[in-house]
Amino acid sequence: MSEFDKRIVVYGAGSIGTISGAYLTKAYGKENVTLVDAWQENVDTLNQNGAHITGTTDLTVPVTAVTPDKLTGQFDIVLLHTKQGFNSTVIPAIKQILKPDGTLVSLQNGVPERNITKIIPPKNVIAGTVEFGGTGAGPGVSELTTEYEAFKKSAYAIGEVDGRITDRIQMIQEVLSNVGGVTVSDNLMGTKWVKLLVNESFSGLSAAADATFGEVAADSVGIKAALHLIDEGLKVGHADGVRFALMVGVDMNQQFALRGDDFTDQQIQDLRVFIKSSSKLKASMLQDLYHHRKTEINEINGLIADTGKEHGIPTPYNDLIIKIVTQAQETDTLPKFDETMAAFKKLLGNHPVAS
Ligand SMILES: CC(C)(CO)C(=O)C(=O)O
Repeated sequence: MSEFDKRIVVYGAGSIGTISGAYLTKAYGKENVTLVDAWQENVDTLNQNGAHITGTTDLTVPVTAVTPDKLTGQFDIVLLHTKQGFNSTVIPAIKQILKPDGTLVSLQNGVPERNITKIIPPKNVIAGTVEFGGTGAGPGVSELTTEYEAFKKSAYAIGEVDGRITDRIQMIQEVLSNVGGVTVSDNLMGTKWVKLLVNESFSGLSAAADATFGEVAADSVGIKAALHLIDEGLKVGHADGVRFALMVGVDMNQQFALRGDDFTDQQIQDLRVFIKSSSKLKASMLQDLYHHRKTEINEINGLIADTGKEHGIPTPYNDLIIKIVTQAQETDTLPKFDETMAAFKKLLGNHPVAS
């Protein structure tokens, strides 16, 4: 353990960062790994009680945590786990603490890499996706909501921005393997976009209906709406030149694109199987609504709707998610499952085909 000579920062110790930070600290020691979070009570509790992971596992690891203003020194690896909405302050702050040959691993939802590399040189940036879920359970505690076996098999997908398989990407793969399974992608944009499909469908519906992914999938309207959302994302992505990567071995286009007038029963069944290991997940956008925080609706469903507009592709299902979540955010209320499903049922009736 002590031979490890890299200093790691986990920037953002929310529901996901706490899990990453706990496992990395367990592997490399608290002298090599620092968790950074703006919430003072969270930082204090992490330092006093350690990072406590509940849910599909049970683990407590003593960790080092600081607020961003207390982070000093230079680091080799920074895992970016904060929300895109904070990038205008977070990315310049990371630039100050990243070694000249250090690596920022951007793990945010959406596709923020173009803007990040305007501030941090592209040679210092790799990117990826988080494929597990966590729900914040108070300061210092995060509930792992993905089934443990699925998490150990597939926790992150990472890649160089230009898709090369380098020594560096293999080194980061080895580091992150201490948390869970890591896929190396030679098609990073395809990887970010395939995660976006999950976010704009299940995370969008989870936030818009105050529900877990499993509750959305079990509902006959919810699962159909999810298929339409995925189909819109596929159409928009294809028009934008995206080559979608596989997600946990699944070709989303082959399995879930709309062919003909309506989705088949097989597609409904396949989507339920695909999302099963994530049944307990609550979207981070929903957790944002619980905690009166701004959601990533513009960076997730908004990205699909805006890119759709650029290419003249209608996105009525994404538009409805945006409407419901934005309204909840603006009025500081929680959407109601039945009302959301009724609104989607109407849309399914009016526009059974996403066109
Ligand atoms: C799908 C999930 C839960 C995975 O971390 C996510 O990215 C989100 O809702 O923000």
